[in-house]
Amino acid sequence: MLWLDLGNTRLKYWLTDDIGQIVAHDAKQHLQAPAELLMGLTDRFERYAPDFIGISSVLGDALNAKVSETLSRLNIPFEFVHVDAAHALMKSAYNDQQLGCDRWLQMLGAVDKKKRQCVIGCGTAVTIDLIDHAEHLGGYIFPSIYLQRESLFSGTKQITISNGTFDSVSQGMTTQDAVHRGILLSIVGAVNEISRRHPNFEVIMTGGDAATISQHVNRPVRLRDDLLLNGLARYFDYRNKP
Ligand SMILES: Nc1ncnc2c1ncn2[C@@H]1O[C@H](COP(=O)(O)OP(=O)(O)OP(=O)(O)O)[C@@H](O)[C@H]1O
Ligand SMILES: CC(C)(CO)[C@@H](O)C(=O)NCCC(=O)O
Ligand SMILES: [K+]
Repeated sequence: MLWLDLGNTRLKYWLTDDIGQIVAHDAKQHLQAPAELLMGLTDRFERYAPDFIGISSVLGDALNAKVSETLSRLNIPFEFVHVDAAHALMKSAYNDQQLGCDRWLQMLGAVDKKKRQCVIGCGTAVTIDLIDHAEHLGGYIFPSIYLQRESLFSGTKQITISNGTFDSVSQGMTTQDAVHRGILLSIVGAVNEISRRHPNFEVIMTGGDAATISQHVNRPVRLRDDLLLNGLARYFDYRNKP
């Protein structure tokens, strides 16, 4: 199988064998040209001869159409995931016309009907979702630490910070520190507040910035990098059952 995750920043793929083991995977910045990037990967994909392609995309209809066009040339059946708020594995109270496919799949990949869970995706946006015994209660969307920094950079005259590390949530004494620490605190503070309101929810984090953020959270955090892939596998596994 070939699994694709078309996010706002990166395209990720995983090739798996018949027992679900990953035989190849990668993540690449697509710079809003995912179809062109895929074109360059087709040789690689053909070598593994997957029998099916399952796709998560948050890129919208126009880019998805271009991706479809590129994938059609491979002569391998492919299918985009559609969010289903009434899925057998997890019910959702969220507007399913709007809920991002990556968010939903991350939850589907984590959901456990015996648990209360808080699933946090740390990618281009940070998403925080609450699930109570396989019922999605809703959530929150924040700009990532990098998007927040870009918005300060572009919206102010005196803040010219465009690089530096996010490594502390103590007060800063320079613009550089105040910006990085303020931004990190905005996410960490929100996570701590949500976990304070929901003390018996297991906190699970995934995505590129999960390690940076989790370090400052005052509760044990389970880091998982396989949630979206696991969600894709669960989704198509259910789809293929009568
Ligand atoms: N200016 C930057 N400098 C360094 N890293 C950055 C910068 N902007 C973004 N990033 C990294 O890019 C990541 C966003 O994509 P990533 O693939 O890690 O997460 P994701 O959940 O897959 O995101 P998406 O699916 O939205 O592409 C951020 O988590 C961050 O680590
Ligand atoms: C929130 C992001 C950007 C996270 O990748 C994505 O899931 C998305 O575009 N969602 C649509 C908005 C929503 O989930 O309500
Ligand atoms: K947008």
